[in-house]
Amino acid sequence: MTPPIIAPSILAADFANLQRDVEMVNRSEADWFHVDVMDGMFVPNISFGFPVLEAIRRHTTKPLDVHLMIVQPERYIAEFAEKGADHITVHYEACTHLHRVLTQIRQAGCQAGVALNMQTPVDVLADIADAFDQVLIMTINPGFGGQKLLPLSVPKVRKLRQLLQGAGSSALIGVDGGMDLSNTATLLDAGADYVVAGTSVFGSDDPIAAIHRLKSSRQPTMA
Ligand SMILES: O=C(CO)[C@@H](O)[C@H](O)COP(=O)(O)O
Ligand SMILES: [Fe+2]
Repeated sequence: MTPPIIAPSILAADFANLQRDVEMVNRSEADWFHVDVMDGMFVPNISFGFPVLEAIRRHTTKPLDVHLMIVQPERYIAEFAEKGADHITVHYEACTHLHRVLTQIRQAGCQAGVALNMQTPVDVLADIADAFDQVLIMTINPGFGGQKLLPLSVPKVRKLRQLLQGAGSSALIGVDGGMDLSNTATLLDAGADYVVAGTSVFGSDDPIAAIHRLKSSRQPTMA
């Protein structure tokens, strides 16, 4: 049974103690570091940009999984790659020419990811299934941490898994928003490969143990 990929989201960290929190993630079983960039246009919130990304890069030993919640992300792909992103995920809803943007991400030397908001059907990816390395299913409406997972996400992940299998794609499926121990096994069972978790990790009294529990949460399948 392959354990899931766990990507703690820095959005829920204590920014006054960023180095401490980054080093905690380094010591944990987390696989990636999820970095949410918000522009106040695509989503109704502003988070942070290049200086914070560079600061995390200086201290982390984990790949940086950058989630761009910004309009026209093609303007900034090269710079995010240069500043240390390993994976760059853009929103389907923010890209007029999604295929071109995904190609741009790969050409910049990064894994190319596409995120889908709740209302966007997975079928929009069917014709370009060889153009991305990961798909991020938003399990909340993006813009803020600390929200509750929307249950519609479960059949959506299942449908995406079928679509990718049918297309012969080995792209990873991620889930982002409201992920905690109460729902992770269900989403993994539906077909998710990676789990982004902010509040349930950084809001815990023992974040390293919380990451361990998420990492161990795949339910054994009954024989
Ligand atoms: O992209 C986003 C929010 O838009 C996420 O990555 C959040 O940072 C997840 O936080 P929690 O829901 O786990 O608190
Ligand atoms: Fe995110």
